[in-house]
Amino acid sequence: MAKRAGNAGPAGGAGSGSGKGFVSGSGKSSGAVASVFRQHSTLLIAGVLLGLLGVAASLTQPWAIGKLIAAAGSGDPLGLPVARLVGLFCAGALFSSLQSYVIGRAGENIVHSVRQLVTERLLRADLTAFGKRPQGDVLTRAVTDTSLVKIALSQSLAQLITSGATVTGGVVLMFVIDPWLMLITMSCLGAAAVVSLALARKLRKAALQNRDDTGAFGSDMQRVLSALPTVKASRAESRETARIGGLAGKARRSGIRVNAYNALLVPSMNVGTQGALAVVVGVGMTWVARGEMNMAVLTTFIMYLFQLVSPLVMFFMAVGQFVQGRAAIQRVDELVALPQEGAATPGSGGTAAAEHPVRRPAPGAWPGQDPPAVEFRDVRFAYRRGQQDDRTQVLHGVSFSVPARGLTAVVGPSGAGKSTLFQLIERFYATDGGRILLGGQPVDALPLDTVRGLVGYVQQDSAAMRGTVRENLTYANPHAGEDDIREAVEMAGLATVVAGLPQGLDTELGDQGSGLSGGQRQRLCIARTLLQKPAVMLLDEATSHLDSDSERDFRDVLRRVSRQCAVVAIAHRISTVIDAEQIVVLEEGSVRATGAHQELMERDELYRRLAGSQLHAGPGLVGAAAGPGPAEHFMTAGGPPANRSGMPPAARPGEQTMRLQPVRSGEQTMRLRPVGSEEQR
Ligand SMILES: Nc1ncnc2c1ncn2[C@@H]1O[C@H](COP(=O)(O)OP(=O)(O)OP(=O)(O)O)[C@@H](O)[C@H]1O
Repeated sequence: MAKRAGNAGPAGGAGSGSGKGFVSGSGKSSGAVASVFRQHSTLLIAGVLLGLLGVAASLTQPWAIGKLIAAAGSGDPLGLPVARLVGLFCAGALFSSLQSYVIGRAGENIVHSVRQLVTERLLRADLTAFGKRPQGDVLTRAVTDTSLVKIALSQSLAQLITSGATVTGGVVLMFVIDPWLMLITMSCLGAAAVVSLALARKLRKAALQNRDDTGAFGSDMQRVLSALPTVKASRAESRETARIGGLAGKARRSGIRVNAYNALLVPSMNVGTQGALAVVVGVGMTWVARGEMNMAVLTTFIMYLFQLVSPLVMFFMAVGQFVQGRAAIQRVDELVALPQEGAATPGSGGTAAAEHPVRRPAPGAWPGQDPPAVEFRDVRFAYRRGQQDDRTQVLHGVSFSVPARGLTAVVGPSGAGKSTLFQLIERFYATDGGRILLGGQPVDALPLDTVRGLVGYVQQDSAAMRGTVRENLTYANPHAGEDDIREAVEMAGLATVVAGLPQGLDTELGDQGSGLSGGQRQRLCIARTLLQKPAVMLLDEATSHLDSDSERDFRDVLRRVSRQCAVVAIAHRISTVIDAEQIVVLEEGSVRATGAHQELMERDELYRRLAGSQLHAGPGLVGAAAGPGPAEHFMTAGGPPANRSGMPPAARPGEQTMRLQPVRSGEQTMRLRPVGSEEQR
């Protein structure tokens, strides 16, 4: 069931993990759209009032025509009746066009506010809850449904009021003219109205279903388009076309149902009015023939009935549009009701804070006496999956600390929970137990903007965006100056890449930064984070796309950056972090060892295995070993530790010692050869 949202945001902080606030179809309304509607009610009321003036002008027209007929019949001068009638026509036209402009404007204001609200709520949504929503459906709600909300809350609503007023005014006047004739008219119209209202109810259900079906189609389309190369490489085009075609077919069927009810709605009312007209003409003419009714009175009555036809039809069309719009309002309300992150934390979010990025504190500026930059104390965490919030326990009491300066590496097998540590520092999710301290303060007690200003995060899948290289670089620090940009670009080893781009920093990149290679995108993201000048820099596999030379350069960057702030790097390539001050070895969500490379090689079996396996895997360590530096070393495969002096340790009997060396001079890829193999040949 959807939670009530309102602008203040529903309960549930970051990673509250409830994730139940977003339901499809029959969810409760958050009332957010209604409150936006109230904000714009003044302009809407003005539009409706103008419409009512137009209604008054048009309701007076049959009376003025009656007067004109009467004047013509009695031979009176026709100037005044004609002028009065023309005046009423002009006034009707003027008020109606003014109404249409004002209502249209109010509608645009409403959709603008709704979209702003939706954007803000989506961007501040709790990741657990957001992750459960198909992105295509979210997009359909944010784009298409908000347009329907506009139509429902402006045009349809205004039409309902003005047509309703015209019908009511007409009915009252017709009662005054001849109550009996009006009763006959009402009986025909009443029967048609009952049928139309029943159809409107069915239309609403069908419209809701159609919105959901269209959302499902959009979701699947988005899924395949975002992975188009994979679809092609897997030769899945036909399968996907059939699958998405099935969803399009479902949307078509519910769309046809909507159309059918819509198609019945207006004619059912038309039949009612036409039937009423036939009966009125028959009965009225009989009364006129018997001398029981004046011809001018009958003409006026029939004029009103004619005038009623169009507003009645418009009224029921507006009912149709409005009920479809209500389905969209419900879907937008559900989107707005998404649980928000950090709702419980003071100062979380807020555009003002985003405008003024938090800067890295000067050395010693942390509150307290040089506390660790980050500290995990017995942290436990489980991801929630699916609508049932099934838990996947990932961290089981993790404790370690990261000094305020220097490089800390996190290594461990795939799935050990390394990236999860970073997501928790960033407060993308809340812990289930234990504490994370940032600069000595519990991370969940700090405003979210402060946390994310102090922590720079280079994600595993480098997140470049459509836009210029410069826009990508300054994304986390829009006020960065040219000198800072140049320095960050150089530090991240991107200077030659930028120099080679057609428009340098102003070169446009495509979606997800296409136009740059994977490694270049990764360096772009590193430069972006450097520009943020964080107090803690988190690098999740930041070197996975870098070639060996770039990786070696990057190690120098790491060294330089880690003199200024704490750097925590997740690395599968041991060579990247071999000279880290501290290496944390994570296994199945628990810290199994902490220490420097040498120490861990001596005492931790898993670390030794990870480091050893890289000798076989090659490129990272091999490349690193090609140049001078701490990674230039020898290592026994899966055996005793390497030393950092470059001297091979003594091999135990039966153990094969490996040395890193190029196979042929000038060959790009370097391979491993057992020590002495060439000599033996
Ligand atoms: N959003 C998520 N929802 C549910 N489970 C998740 C989510 N993200 C990760 N997991 C699970 O949590 C565990 C740890 O994932 P994590 O990404 O932290 O591992 P990792 O050590 O960084 O792995 P790798 O080295 O392969 O990147 C994995 O079992 C993964 O399946």
